[in-house]
Amino acid sequence: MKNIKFIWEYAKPYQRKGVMIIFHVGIYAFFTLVAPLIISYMQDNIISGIPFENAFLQQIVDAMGGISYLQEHLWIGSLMILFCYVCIGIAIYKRSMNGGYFSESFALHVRNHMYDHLQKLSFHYHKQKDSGDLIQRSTSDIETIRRFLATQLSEMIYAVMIVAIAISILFSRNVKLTIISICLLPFIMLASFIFFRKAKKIFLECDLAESSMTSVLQENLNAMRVVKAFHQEEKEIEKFETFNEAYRKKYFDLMHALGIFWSGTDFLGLCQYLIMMISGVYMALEGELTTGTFFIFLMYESMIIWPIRQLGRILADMGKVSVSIKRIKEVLEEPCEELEKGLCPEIKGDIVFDHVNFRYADDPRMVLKDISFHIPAGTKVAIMGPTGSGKSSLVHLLTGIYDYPSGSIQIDGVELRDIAKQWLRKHVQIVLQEPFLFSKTIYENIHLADIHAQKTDIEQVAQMASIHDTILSFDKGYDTAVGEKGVTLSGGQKQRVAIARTLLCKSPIIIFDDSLSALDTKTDQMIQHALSSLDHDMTMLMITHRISSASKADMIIVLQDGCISQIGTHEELLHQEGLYQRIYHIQQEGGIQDGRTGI
Ligand SMILES: Nc1ncnc2c1ncn2[C@@H]1O[C@H](COP(=O)(O)OP(=O)(O)OP(=O)(O)O)[C@@H](O)[C@H]1O
Repeated sequence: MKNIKFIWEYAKPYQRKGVMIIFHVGIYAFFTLVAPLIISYMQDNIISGIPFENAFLQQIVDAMGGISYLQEHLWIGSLMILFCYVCIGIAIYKRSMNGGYFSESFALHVRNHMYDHLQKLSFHYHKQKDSGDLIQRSTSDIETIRRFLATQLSEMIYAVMIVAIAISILFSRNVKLTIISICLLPFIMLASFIFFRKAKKIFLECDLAESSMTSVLQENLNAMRVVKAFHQEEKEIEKFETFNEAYRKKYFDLMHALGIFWSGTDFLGLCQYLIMMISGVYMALEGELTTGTFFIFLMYESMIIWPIRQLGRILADMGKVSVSIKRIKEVLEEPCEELEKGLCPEIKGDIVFDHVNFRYADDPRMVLKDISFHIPAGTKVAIMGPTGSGKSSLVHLLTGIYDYPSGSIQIDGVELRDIAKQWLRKHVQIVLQEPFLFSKTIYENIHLADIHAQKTDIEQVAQMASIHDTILSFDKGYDTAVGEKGVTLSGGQKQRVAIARTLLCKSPIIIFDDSLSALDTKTDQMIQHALSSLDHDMTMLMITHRISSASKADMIIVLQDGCISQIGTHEELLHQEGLYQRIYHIQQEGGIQDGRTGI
C-alpha cells in the first residue's frame, strides 16, 4: 500500500492517466474476447441455424433483420469482427500512451527529487556512501519501476482480466472441457513464478559482472596517462578481457536458464493446448460440443496460456520493484543538511581554536589532538607538517563539513557549529588540493562562484591567480571549453583557474589546501603578492611545504601527528629547535628547492 502511495505521489500530474490504463486494458480485453464469440455465434446460430439460448442475443439479431437476413449478409458479421479489431488497436495505442505518460512522469519527478535531495545531503553522507550505488539508485532503480509502470502493470491487469473473463465464459459453455483446458495452467504459473524468483540471483550476478566490467573500463579511461606512462597497456587489456569473459559467462548462464524456462513452459503450454484439442474433438464427435463452442475453446486457450506465464514472471518481478522503491526511499528519507539553520554573524576572519579534538566517524584514531591557537582577522597563516599530520583535517573543520566532538572553534566570537552552514561556506572559501573544474568554459567555471560578477571582475581575479595571460593565449580565450574533469588544462592551470574562482567570492577567510605548492615557486610568489595587495582584509590559511612561502606568513603553525608542535613567526621558529628549522636547513641546502621536503 505504501508503495502504491509512493508511486501515486510522484506520478503527478498524470495520475488520471494511471486510472485510464485500467480502463483501456479493460476495453482491449473485452474486444479480444468478443471477436471469437462473434465468430462462434456466426458459425452455430447464423450459418448452422441453431436457435439462440440467450433471449437478449436473439433480440439483437432480430433487430438486425433476423437470422435469414444475416445468413444472406455474412459481411455484417465480418464487419463486426473488424470493428472489434479496430477497437483493440485504439485501446492498445491509448494504453501505451497512458502507460508512457504515467511512467515517465513518475520517473521524471523521482529523478529530479533524488538529484535535488542528493545535493542537500551532508558531505559526511556522501563520503560514507559508494557513489556507484547512489548512481544506481538514481538510475537503474528508477528504471525498474518505470518499466513496470510502462508495460508490466498493464500486462498484469490484462492477464488477470483476460484469464478471469475467458475462464468464466468457457465455464458457461462447457464445464467439463473448461476444467480440462485449465488443468495445467496453475503449474505453468507456478513454474514461472518459482523460476523468476530463483533466477534473481543469476540476474544479479549478471548485473554485477557487467558493472565490474564497466568499472574496469571507466578506471582505465580515467587513468590513461598513468597506464601509458607505466606501459600498462598489455596488462590492462588482459584485465579487461578477464572481466569481459566473466561477464560473457554469466550472460551465457542467464541465457541457458532462460532457454530452459521458456522451452519448458512452452512445452507445458503446448501440452495443455493438445489435451484441450484432443478432448474437444472427442467431445464434438460425441455431440457434446458445437463447432462454434469448440472454436471459442481453441481461441481462448491460446489467449490465456501466455498471459498466465507472463503473470508468474511479473509477480516475481514485483519483488524487484519493491526493492527498488525501498532503495530510493532510503536515500530520500535521509535527513538533509540544514544549510540555513543557525546564526549569520558578521564574519571578519578572527579564528580561535580552543582545545579542539577531532576524529573521523569511521576511524577511531584521533586526527587532531588538543589544538589551540588564535588567528586575528586579516592574518596570513602558514600551516606546515609531515604528510598525514592533520593539516587538511584542521582547515576542513572551518568549512563546517565535519563536526568536532570536543573543544571550541569560534569565528569572530561565535561558535562555528552555531553558524548557518550556508553563511559559513559563503565566508570561508577553500581551494582544494585537487581542484575540480566542470565541463564548461573557463569563463563559466570562474563565474559560477558569483553569478553577479562582470567580465572585468573575472579578468581581475584571473590576473591575480596568474592565469589571465595563459587564458588569452588559447584560441577561444575565456570561452575555451574545459574537457571532462578539465583535462584540456595542465594541473597547474587548473589549479590557478580554481584559485581565480575562489577569489571571486571575496570571502573574509580563504584557505589554500596545499594548492599553491602545486605551482612553481615563481607563480606561487606572484599569486601571494597579488593577494597581499587585495583591497579587502582577508584571513588566509595556507597549507604549504615551502619555507619560502611560509616565511612571508604572519604566523606559522607546525603540526606533527595531530598536535601543534610549533607555533610562531618565521624568525621565532628559525631559532627554535624543531621540524621547521630542519625543513629550513634541508631547503636551504638546495635539496628540494621547489616544494616538498620529504617530511
Ligand atoms: N576522510 C577521511 N576519513 C578518515 N580518515 C581520514 C580522512 N581524511 C584523512 N584521514 C586521516 O586523517 C589523518 C590526517 O589526514 P590529513 O589529510 O588531514 O593530513 P595532511 O597533513 O593534510 O596530509 P597531506 O599533507 O598528505 O595532505 C591521516 O591519517 C588520514 O589517513
